[in-house]
Amino acid sequence: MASPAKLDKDQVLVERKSSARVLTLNRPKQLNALSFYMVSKLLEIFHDDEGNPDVKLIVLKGNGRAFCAGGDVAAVANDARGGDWRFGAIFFDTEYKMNYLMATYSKPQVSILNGIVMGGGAGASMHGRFRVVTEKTVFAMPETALGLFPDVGASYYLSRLAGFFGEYVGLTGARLDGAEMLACGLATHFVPSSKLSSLEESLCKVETSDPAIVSAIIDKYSEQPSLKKDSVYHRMDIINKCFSRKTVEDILYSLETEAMSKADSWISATVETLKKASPTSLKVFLRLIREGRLLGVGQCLVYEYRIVCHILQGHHSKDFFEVF
Ligand SMILES: CC(C)(COP(=O)(O)OP(=O)(O)OC[C@H]1O[C@@H](n2cnc3c(N)ncnc32)[C@H](O)[C@@H]1OP(=O)(O)O)[C@@H](O)C(=O)NCCC(=O)NCCSC(=O)/C=C/c1ccc(O)cc1
Repeated sequence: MASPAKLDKDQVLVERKSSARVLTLNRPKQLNALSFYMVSKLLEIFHDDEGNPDVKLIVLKGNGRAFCAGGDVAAVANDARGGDWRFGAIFFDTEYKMNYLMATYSKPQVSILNGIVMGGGAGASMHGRFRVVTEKTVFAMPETALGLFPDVGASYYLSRLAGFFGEYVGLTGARLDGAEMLACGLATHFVPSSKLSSLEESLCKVETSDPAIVSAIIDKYSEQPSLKKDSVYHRMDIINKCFSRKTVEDILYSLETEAMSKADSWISATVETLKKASPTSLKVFLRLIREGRLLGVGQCLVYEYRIVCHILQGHHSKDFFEVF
């Protein structure tokens, strides 16, 4: 039988293919949910490869039907029930450092998002230079339903989306597909999943860190997907109208006013989702994304870290402890 250390080691598969570092998140049964070992290992590898002139780019992907379904919520439940809040704080400290390193990295990171990308999985990919989606990609930041808030730098990268789409995505936890991610800028390329192995082969032949050259390679496999007829992207006017309001109460009031003037199941479902979420989480994230617009990624992560430590200690709300 494999020793526990060996099992941990297998959670991130590390390969060198010519000048490319290829990293595979490898907990497929848990949808590659991030353990403390995984965030520590990713931080260590990214750190080491930054100074390694033989590594020109990093490819990050997931084994199985997910890229990554977020932080390991099973482990969180153990910590939350009677554990020491500092274990959670150490997890987030390491994870946010990894997010920061990815956001400021000197070499291109190509994330292959061929499946579920949620919470911490978004943090491990959105800060990198290239985010490749497919027809199988499902993206969401589901934290407001869990008594947390969209973190891992979401107050930075969601606040950079056009209009108030970031507010919509972060507050409601709405799921986006690959075409929607490309349309709003969360993804840089759409590549059909059938072409991913050829794409990876080409990326592994790259001898440079020049993003223009890497981009041109991915372009060769890319397609322009069509948005579905019922895509939320066609609702940008109402999203901007309602989610630009100053407070969570105003956003809800504005959606409810819209619902009164037209029968639209999307509006009522959105209202219901917001009402089921943690009110504290909604307010925290709205404030964060509004302030995040004017901050750098490092400052956003520092704010998020301070807030998550309060949540772990149950200072302002116990919603997180009710869910886990
Ligand atoms: C919509 C999903 C992604 C897929 O649904 P599905 O296709 O019906 O698949 P399953 O739900 O059956 O999931 C397959 C298996 O993967 C497991 N899994 C699926 N996500 C996970 C997962 N994040 N973790 C740990 N097992 C999982 C899930 O429990 C299940 O295990 P098992 O019942 O043993 O087969 C669904 O799994 C889902 O909602 N997952 C949770 C997504 C989520 O909330 N992510 C966490 C965001 S919050 C966050 O990152 C914070 C972390 C945190 C960290 C440290 C702290 O101290 C405090 C907080």
